[in-house]
Amino acid sequence: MDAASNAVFWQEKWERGETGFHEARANPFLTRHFGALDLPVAARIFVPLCGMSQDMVWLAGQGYRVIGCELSEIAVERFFSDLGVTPDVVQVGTLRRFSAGAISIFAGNIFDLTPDALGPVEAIYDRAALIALPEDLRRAYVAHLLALTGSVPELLVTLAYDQSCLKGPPFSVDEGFVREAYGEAYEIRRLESREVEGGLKGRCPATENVWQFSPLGAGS
Ligand SMILES: C[S@@+](CC[C@H](N)C(=O)[O-])C[C@H]1O[C@@H](n2cnc3c(N)ncnc32)[C@H](O)[C@@H]1O
Repeated sequence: MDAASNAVFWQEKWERGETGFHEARANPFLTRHFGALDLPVAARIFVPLCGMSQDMVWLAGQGYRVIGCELSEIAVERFFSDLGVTPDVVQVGTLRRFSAGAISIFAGNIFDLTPDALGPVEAIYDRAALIALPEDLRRAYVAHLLALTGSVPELLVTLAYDQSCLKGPPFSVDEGFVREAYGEAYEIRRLESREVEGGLKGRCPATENVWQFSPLGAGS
């Protein structure tokens, strides 16, 4: 799937309200493990492909500043209206930035986001972003992410299963991919591994993995 078809696929998902990936509460892997990144107070956290995730609310509640990027304006508008706030909206290149309090979200394609528009960030949180993309786009995403942020600490949640069992998304991302794609920039540590109860979509045995990335050379 190319970048344009991927964008259409996700826009249509939001238009049809097919958002089974959305969680009503902050993700337990996030709340359990984000502290491992040991970030300064008020650090700026980038949340790529953020949907309308409650994880951003949790991060802001911890005192961080949050910058998301999400293709669908339906998701971004719903996120802020569910919070009961009216965001300021400014055009930034081809994207629109919605901001209220400690949370800003760029509505648009992440591949159109530039380092200048994003500004410096101290960390990345990726849940259901890397695994939302098919393999060719996934590689482009990793390269773009590194170009956007430099190698800053990251917490990544992945899912591994037999890809022949389901077409995806979510796509299976195994340890080999994680190490190959990120290993030149980061020291990689698995923090947790857990079977998906009842299998993925009730059908395929699957394991969720939580990874901590530390920039190579930092603190050593
Ligand atoms: C599986 S959802 C996960 C959303 C969120 N991370 C969560 O945990 O609920 C993947 C999201 O990525 C968005 N997305 C897909 N491709 C994108 C792109 N190229 N740029 C920005 N967002 C994109 C989709 O619209 C969708 O909301």
